[in-house]
Amino acid sequence: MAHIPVFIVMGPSASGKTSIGTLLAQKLGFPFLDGDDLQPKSNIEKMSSGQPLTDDERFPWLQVVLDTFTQWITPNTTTTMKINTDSSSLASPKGIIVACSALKRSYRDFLRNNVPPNSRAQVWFVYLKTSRQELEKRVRERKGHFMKAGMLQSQLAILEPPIINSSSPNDSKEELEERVLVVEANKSQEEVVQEILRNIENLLATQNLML
Ligand SMILES: Nc1ncnc2c1ncn2[C@@H]1O[C@H](COP(=O)(O)OP(=O)(O)O)[C@@H](O)[C@H]1O
Ligand SMILES: O=C(O)[C@H](O)[C@@H](O)[C@H](O)[C@H](O)COP(=O)(O)O
Repeated sequence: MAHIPVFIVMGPSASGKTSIGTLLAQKLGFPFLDGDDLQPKSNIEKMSSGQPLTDDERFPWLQVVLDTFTQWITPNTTTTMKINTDSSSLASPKGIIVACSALKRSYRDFLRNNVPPNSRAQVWFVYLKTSRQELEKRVRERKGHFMKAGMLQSQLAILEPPIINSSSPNDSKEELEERVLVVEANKSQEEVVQEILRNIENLLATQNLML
């Protein structure tokens, strides 16, 4: 049976997860789930006060993100979560776009490896590779967001960029991550989206995905 792709657009604060994820969802006609909309109030308050979250605060949130996109795909289940998406686009989606920072490998493994066996969802990550200088510029210019510029430092400190190619013969194979697209994101939003769409077309040629 063909898989239904869940493309998780990932990266640190201001890498463009929400903007690029929204555009990508529009182009593909997929529903869009913004992970930040599922953060508990306590997490938002903590980040708003300038403190990074701990793993203990992130994993329950990641579980809710996972449960939500799984419910969107698995027939005969309904989500009770209030999500800012057009409910009509949730009828038998051919794919889902999710925005979720997924900064550490362990967070990505959690999302990748805990999809229930009866679900057709197949998780892919789209890493928005953005320079520190560009991220700093964007957070400085972004107004009215709970995530203030000072939080970027902590996000970059814990970021474990996905490794998809072995650059040294000593790299252990276990370190390589499956199902990751890496996109240079220091470009205009339209260029970034076009690059992702080209990558997805290439995937279709090689993977058993239903689009
Ligand atoms: N490719 C881009 N080029 C320039 N500005 C961008 C780009 N992508 C996003 N932005 C801007 O950067 C800011 C952060 O984008 P956002 O989508 O909110 O990122 P994230 O969801 O990762 O925090 C926003 O003001 C957005 O308009
Ligand atoms: O794991 C985390 O620390 C959070 O997910 C964190 O990444 C946050 O939710 C967003 O980064 C803030 O919002 P933006 O990504 O939209 O800046």
